[in-house]
This record gives sequence, structure tokens and C-alpha cells, in this order.
Amino acid sequence: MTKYKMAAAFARVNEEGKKAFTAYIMAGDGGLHTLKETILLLEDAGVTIVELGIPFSDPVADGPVIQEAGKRALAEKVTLKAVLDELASIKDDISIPIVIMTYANPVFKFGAQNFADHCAAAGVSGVIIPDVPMEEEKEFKDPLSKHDIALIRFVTLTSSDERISETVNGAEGFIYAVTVNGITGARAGFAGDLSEHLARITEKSNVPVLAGFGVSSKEQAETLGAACDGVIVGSKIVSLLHEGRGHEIKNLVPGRVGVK
Ligand SMILES: O=P(O)(O)OC[C@@H](O)[C@@H](O)c1c[nH]c2ccccc12
Repeated sequence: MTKYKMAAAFARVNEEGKKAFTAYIMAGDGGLHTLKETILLLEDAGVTIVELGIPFSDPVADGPVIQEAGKRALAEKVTLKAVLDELASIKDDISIPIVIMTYANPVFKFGAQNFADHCAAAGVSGVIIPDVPMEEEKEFKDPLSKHDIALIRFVTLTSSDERISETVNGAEGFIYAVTVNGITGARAGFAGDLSEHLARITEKSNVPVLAGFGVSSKEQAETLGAACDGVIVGSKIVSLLHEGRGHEIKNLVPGRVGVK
């Protein structure tokens, strides 16, 4: 388990001549009992890492699709503890690395140490807490570090070169490179210089750089992935699963670089 499992997954896609593909799903959308089958479906679709969202009442960075999924999960009374307990019970049946995405408040209420211990018991490889800036990550990071679980950092479009250098310095797991200014959800297009921005971060970083926000097609995944180490797709996957079209997810995952 742990961040080494995630590093091994990155090494594997690299060896296969591919880019990493991270799929975001909302835990408990459709009921927690569907979690195992959904994760196995993503494994079969060729996904590299699963980013598992914890439903939360005030998801400030979530766009409408993920907000609605969160509301459905909250209506099912899905909690952080319930998700981690369910993961612990299925962890021997799944082989794909899992990254937990949660806002700071649920972790704070649960206790950072307790959270880290539960993540370890659930076989989690990494954690994303988007509302915790690097300057305040210590109290979350220290307990996770003891279990070799990575705390993922963000770089945004507005990050200065200096900020990018600070962020990649000591980064763990991967860098989450946000591709737009705004919330999650599909976009018609991206800034013209996005690929240069991604390439600049990738050059500086010792850990893989994944581009996320607004990626909703295989073509976009290929174009953005070419400039970094891969992509993260959320809203599109959440929609497909909700519509009972999970079998289409495999069509979003690029194959070997340069092979159509
Ligand atoms: O939905 P999109 O645009 O494909 O973007 C991924 C995103 O949903 C996922 O990584 C995520 C969901 N909620 C977040 C909050 C902050 C940062 C990232 C996220």
C-alpha cells in the first residue's frame, strides 16, 4: 500500500509507454455498497489511480456535477469514517492505488491522526485536501507521513515560478496541476499556453505532474498528457457512472503515446 504503491503504478504506465489517468469518483454516490464494483470497473477501464471524494456540505471548489454527486452521497448518510471503513473491508480485492480527496473540515473533526490511521488501515496511497495551503499542511502531513501516505500539493495557473519551485520542492505522490481558474467541471477549451505551463512544472518536479479540471475527452487527455505525466478526470466520470454508462469510461483513457 502507501505512496510506494502509487509510485509503482506510475512506473508501470511509464514502462508501457502510456500516461497516467486518474479517475475521480464521489464515494457513496449510488450507495457505498457500489464502491467495490465501481473501483473494479475503473481498474478494468485502464485507470491508473482512483481519486475518491468524500461528500461534504460546503465543497467550495466543486462544480455542479460533483456537488450534486456529493448531495446524493450525503443523502445516503455517507461519512468519512464509513468510506474509510468500507475501503478497509475491500482493500484486498482491489489493486489500484487510492487517493482520498476531502476538504479540511471533515479531517479536522475526525482528528488528523485518527484520519491518517484510518487511511493506513484502508490501504490509501495519498490524500488531497484542496483547502489546506502548503503553509498549513504540517498538522495533516506529519501523521500521514508516519504511514508513508502522500499529501498531494497543487499548482495553479496563477502560481509564480517561485511558488512552483517551492511547491515541487519536497512534493509527494504527484503534483495536481490545475488547468483552469475556477471550479471543477467540463470546459470548452483551455488557455493557449497551458501546455507550456504544464511542461514548465513537469521539468521542475521530481514527482509526476497530473493535469486536472475540465478534462472530459480522450483527445484532451492526450493533448494535456503530452505536456506532463497524465491527467485527472472527475465530472465526466461522475456523470457517466450516474447515468449508468460506466462501461464508456474506458473510451476516455488514452492508450500508448502516439498510438491511436
Ligand atoms: O471535474 P473535473 O473538472 O474533471 O476536475 C477533477 C476534479 O473533479 C477532482 O479532482 C476534484 C473534485 N473535487 C475537487 C476539489 C478540489 C480539487 C479537485 C477536485
